[in-house]
Amino acid sequence: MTPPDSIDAIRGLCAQLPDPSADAREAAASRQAVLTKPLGSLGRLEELALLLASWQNREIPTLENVEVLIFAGAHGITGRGVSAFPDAVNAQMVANFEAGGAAINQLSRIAGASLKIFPLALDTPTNDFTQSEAMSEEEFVDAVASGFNAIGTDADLITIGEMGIGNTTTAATIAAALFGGDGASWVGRGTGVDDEGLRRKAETVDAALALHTPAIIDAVEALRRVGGRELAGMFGAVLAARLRRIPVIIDGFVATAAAAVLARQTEGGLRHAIAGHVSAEAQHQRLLDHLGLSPLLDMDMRLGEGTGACLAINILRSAVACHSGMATFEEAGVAGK
Ligand SMILES: Cc1cc2ncn([C@H]3O[C@H](COP(=O)(O)O)[C@@H](O)[C@H]3O)c2cc1C
Ligand SMILES: O=C(O)c1cccnc1
Repeated sequence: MTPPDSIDAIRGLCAQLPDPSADAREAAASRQAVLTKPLGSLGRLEELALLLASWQNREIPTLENVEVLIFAGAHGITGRGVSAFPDAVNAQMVANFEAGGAAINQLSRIAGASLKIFPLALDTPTNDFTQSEAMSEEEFVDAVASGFNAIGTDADLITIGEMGIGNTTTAATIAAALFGGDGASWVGRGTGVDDEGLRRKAETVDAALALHTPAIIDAVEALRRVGGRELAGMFGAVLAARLRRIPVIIDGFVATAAAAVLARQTEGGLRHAIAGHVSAEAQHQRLLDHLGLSPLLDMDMRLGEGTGACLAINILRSAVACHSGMATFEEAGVAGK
């Protein structure tokens, strides 16, 4: 799919999102109704099977090409003391992903998914968005395009995740811009800042809102002004997936803030998305509540990298295994109601 080449092209794509297949959903629901279990007894596994079927447009969905996408970016706001770790960790962790040593390497292998890493201009941090726009239009469009280019031709499910020191502050700023509330109400401890660090995070969010709010004409503009490249990349992937009717699993606070842009830009924009988990990052549950998303897992994880989303792939595989592998009452000779 050709990536958008301007911010208005991005807006145009957001305005023409396809719907899932009602016929495929219906066929999958009919199948669920005759499998050897009381209807509804597999709870959310049944709903997940229907969601995958409706987006993949087939009665029996497949998970043969699951892609775990990680976008990495560097943030100008780190100069304000908002993270417990230095910027150098970004490139070091990208090297670690490539060497197979990170948490996401282990989890994606167990989930039977292919891991793809997209470092986005790690040597050129975005501008400090308390002083100016985080990204020029060109930089922003490039980052969104990286999300379009990230998804392989055969992908049947993707997960989104990120690496970017300072990005829990960026995510809190986007959340405040999209849903209201001040900095203190949205920030959390991220990699583990102390009380002083938490105050600096809240001040950073508030300074950004004071500077940009009048010019934030829509959610896409919020992402350009107070976002970061890896968030724009995740947003691009979520948008491209929707346009191609590929379901998406969202990760933690940072990934959810990026995905939220599509929901705020276009009503129903995240109908193809599943919240993989609720992160221990302070305001993630609140963000999910705003989006009407109910997380599959609550494992007290707060890493990012797509780890919570990746763990949830195993649940989707379980949903598909039951949906495709179970016998019907007739096939098994089991008496019905
Ligand atoms: C070694 C290491 C690995 C990580 N993997 C993900 N993150 C996570 O922590 C960062 C956000 O937290 P903050 O806003 O406090 O900087 C992001 O890079 C995120 O992906 C990591 C952080 C560290 C230090
Ligand atoms: O929930 C997240 O996305 C998160 C939490 C802490 C650090 N990095 C990411």
